[in-house]
Amino acid sequence: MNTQLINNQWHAGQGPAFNSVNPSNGEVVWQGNGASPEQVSSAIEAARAAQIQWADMPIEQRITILENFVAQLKEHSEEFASIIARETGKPLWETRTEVGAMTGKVAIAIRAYNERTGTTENPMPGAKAFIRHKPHGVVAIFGPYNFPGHLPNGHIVPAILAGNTVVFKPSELTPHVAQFTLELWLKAGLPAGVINLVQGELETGKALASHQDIDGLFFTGSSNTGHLLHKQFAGHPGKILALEMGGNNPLVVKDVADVSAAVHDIIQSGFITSGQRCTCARRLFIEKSANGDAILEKLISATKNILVDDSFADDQPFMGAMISEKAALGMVAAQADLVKQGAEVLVELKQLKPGTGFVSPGIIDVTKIDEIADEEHFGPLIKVYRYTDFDSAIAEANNTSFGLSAGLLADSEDDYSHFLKRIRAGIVNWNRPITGASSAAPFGGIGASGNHRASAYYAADYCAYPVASVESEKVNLPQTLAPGLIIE
Ligand SMILES: NC(=O)c1ccc[n+]([C@@H]2O[C@H](COP(=O)([O-])OP(=O)(O)OC[C@H]3O[C@@H](n4cnc5c(N)ncnc54)[C@H](O)[C@@H]3O)[C@@H](O)[C@H]2O)c1
Ligand SMILES: O=CCC[C@H](NC(=O)CCC(=O)O)C(=O)O
Repeated sequence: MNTQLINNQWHAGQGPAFNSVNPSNGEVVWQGNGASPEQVSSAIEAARAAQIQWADMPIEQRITILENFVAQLKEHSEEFASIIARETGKPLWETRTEVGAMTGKVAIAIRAYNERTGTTENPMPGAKAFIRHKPHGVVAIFGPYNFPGHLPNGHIVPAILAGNTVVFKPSELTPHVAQFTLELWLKAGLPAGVINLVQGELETGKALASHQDIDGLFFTGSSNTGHLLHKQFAGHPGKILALEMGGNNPLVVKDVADVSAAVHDIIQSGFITSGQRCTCARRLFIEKSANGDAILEKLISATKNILVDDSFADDQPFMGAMISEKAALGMVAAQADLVKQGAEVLVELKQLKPGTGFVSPGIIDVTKIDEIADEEHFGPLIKVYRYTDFDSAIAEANNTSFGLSAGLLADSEDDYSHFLKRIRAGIVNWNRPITGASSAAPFGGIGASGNHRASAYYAADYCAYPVASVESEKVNLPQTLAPGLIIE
């Protein structure tokens, strides 16, 4: 099977064989061979050869190709949503929204390109001052499995809009989504070499990330991998590295009259995408009060009622399967480990069917654990902390090396202003779920969640570098020369 796109030609991979599996039923949905290191080099060479011509192309022509891609996404939206659902286990309603987010990205990226990195001209005596932006050159883009279409697209679209060319390495768990994405780009009229696709497992990723001839790397994925890449890029200040990583995100609840609304926002925060969103609430702080008890009680009963089922079920579930049986069993093990440390299970997270990624959502009270590891459990498990004092809850919410998303559910605006001042995260919401971030806003975290290169609306910033120019049509001898200068 031809799996690698180099210079707009599909090639069979010359590296090890791998496949992807539908986590709802174990069916193999894609199989092929990964790219060899030589193929990774060829992809980078193709991107290099295409870059100057692509950057020199008038921006209107680049935009036309991006708009053609949007038209392709719209024309093939149902097919694409089904491919994402089959490969990730996410419900079809949700993968339709993923394709919608990809479609919307282009207009937002064009606006961001103009507003954040366009050209500005300022008059000055006898000259003009310009601020312009130039592409970095060839960039490597790495994507995660949880949004295999939308998140790589969030790097690819602004990167090529700015005039970069790309070598894209998708998650090895979602190669079919990547292949289909590139097929749509080809139908959109993408010139050869502008986006190249290298598929494969760890070795392909390493060959690309460590290649000397890339000018930058845009990564969305786990904090562990991001930290490895950060070390690898140490000593290369000339290369741009944008890291979008995970979180151990807190959601604090305090005095909410509408208990059902609070429960809704907690479920949307903790369990959407089977807990496989970087912004998902992992730690839920609930006051030890009658209101806190009422919220927790309703949360427990609503969680037990959450429908978990196949992506294509007629009665669409809220949650589909996790990405793999391995991921599902990892969550079961994480829960068992917390129990060993003294946690109390309020709703048990269980694997629902052997051989699949189906798990039921879980809630576990960890208040009695003194020293709990600061780690991201990337699945549908909410850890509850009961608190008596708002400031201590905020302090504990901040007691993490991560800093991606955080939220407060509370009726009092004063409580929110206090929370907003004290909490440390790149996304801070009030009385809204902490998932579902907008592409029209900056998206990124602090601490172990990123390296201060916010994505989404601010992706334009890491896709180009600024050039300041002072320009005059002729050289002019100033009327007054600097002291000590004599030019006759
Ligand atoms: N902040 C964000 O925007 C964001 C968005 C989505 C997911 N995430 C995070 O991503 C994680 C889930 O995604 P994942 O498991 O696919 O991430 P991952 O880090 O395992 O993989 C991401 C990509 O990096 C590649 N890779 C892995 N190890 C590598 C190495 N040593 N060298 C080079 N490449 C390597 C993978 O093949 C894949 O393409 C979660 O931690 C989640 O929080 C973050
Ligand atoms: O899993 C991580 C991303 C989750 C998602 N965030 C976005 O889609 C950010 C917007 C963008 O990148 O365009 C979420 O918050 O649910």
